[in-house]
Amino acid sequence: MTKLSLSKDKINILLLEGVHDNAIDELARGGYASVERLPRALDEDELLERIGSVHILGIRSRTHLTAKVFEEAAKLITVGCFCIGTNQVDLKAARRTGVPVFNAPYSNTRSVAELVIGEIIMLMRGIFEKSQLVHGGGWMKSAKDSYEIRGKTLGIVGYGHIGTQVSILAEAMGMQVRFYDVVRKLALGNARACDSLEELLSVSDVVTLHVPDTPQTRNMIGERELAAMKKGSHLINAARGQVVDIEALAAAMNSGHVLGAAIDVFPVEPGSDKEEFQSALRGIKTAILTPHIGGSTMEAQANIGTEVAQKLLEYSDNGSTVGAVNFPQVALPVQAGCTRFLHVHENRPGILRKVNEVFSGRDLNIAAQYLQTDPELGYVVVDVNGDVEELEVVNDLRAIEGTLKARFLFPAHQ
Ligand SMILES: NC(=O)C1=CN([C@@H]2O[C@H](COP(=O)(O)OP(=O)(O)OC[C@H]3O[C@@H](n4cnc5c(N)ncnc54)[C@H](O)[C@@H]3O)[C@@H](O)[C@H]2O)C=CC1
Ligand SMILES: O=C(O)C(=O)COP(=O)(O)O
Repeated sequence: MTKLSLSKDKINILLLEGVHDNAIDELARGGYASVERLPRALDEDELLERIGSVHILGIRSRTHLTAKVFEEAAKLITVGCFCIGTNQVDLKAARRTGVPVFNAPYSNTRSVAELVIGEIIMLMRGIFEKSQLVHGGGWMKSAKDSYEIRGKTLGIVGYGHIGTQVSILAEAMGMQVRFYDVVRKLALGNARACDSLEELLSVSDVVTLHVPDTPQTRNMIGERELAAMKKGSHLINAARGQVVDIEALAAAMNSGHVLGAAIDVFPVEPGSDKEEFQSALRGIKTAILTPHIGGSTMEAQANIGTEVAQKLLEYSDNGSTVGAVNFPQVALPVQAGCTRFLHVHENRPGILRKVNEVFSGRDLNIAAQYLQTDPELGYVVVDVNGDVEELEVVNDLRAIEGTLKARFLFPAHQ
């Protein structure tokens, strides 16, 4: 079995936000038993208190990992986001401290797409308002503002994994699909690209957002864009809360220009189920508000638990960074019979030479070497045959200026 430079029972794993049982099972299968799981997110102060002793951290969308947290994370090897989005992590700070971050880029795609399809129908029939009324003993048997979705136009902003799934499902139900993306994308089915966001907004009966949270998408839908939407149309946001200016949306709904909205993500979301949710959209009858559950299905959470745990194991046991969102990608074979040294460094001239000198100076036979760099970061993996003073070598590697992280793995079979 692969041994780490640290025995596996000393590797402390902290999983937050109710990560699925599958993750625990997968980690246990990999020999990792020191796993603590909490049902909620931790705030920065709580993280700062705990992070110093954590080797592997698992989070979902609610835990914010700031530069300050990474600075205090002396033992942190890797982070797993058990979700798609990684905007809650300061990825640059993670790189600076030599920490690769993994996520699950597809496991909840279908869950979000299905929710959006359901919401399109609910919005176009005004179901939410009618249902609330009936719950209160009322009755509103009316066809006013109720439409079939067949033949209507769906505008998809962000034609990525989720946007394209929504596109296919919507077309299967007879909708016309238009999409807008900053990257040129292959149109699926009969979907057609729009040249601008404005064009998409002006032709759509329902607009659905599937972009990531980036500086360019912050408040991408504000007063001007809402005014550019067709009167009586609907907006769906199951992407990220910062993409929509909520105050502007509330105003556009109160004026009747935007008839309905289904919003799953908010600029400020409660840190736990016990905190009160505050929003200008509360009380607007045609707004379907959900607590960031687009990806919260049993299937998605189970798949994510397995997928991300496997990526964390691959990195911890083997050094493989395939799938990391902030790191050079290195796919590694099992290091049969060799001691493996892993060295993350700033990408500047001379470092590789110094790394090699650590080995050549000791007459060690290098069995294999893997290197991948990007403009700022280098990741080199060195497999060494024979007897090695691992601690001495790794200390020498750590002493090289520009080193961000160095560790070693004992031979896989000894
Ligand atoms: N509500 C929930 O529970 C969930 C929310 N999400 C969120 O959904 C979003 C989309 O996820 P995926 O489809 O997997 O991502 P993706 O990366 O596959 O697709 C995003 C698309 O947006 C495009 N894009 C980026 N910036 C843009 C801009 N300024 N204007 C137009 N298009 C732009 C990209 O080119 C890409 O095609 C992410 O923010 C993710 O965090 C994902 C899963 C669950
Ligand atoms: O996958 C994502 O990006 C999501 O937004 C889902 O986040 P969650 O795991 O439900 O906190």
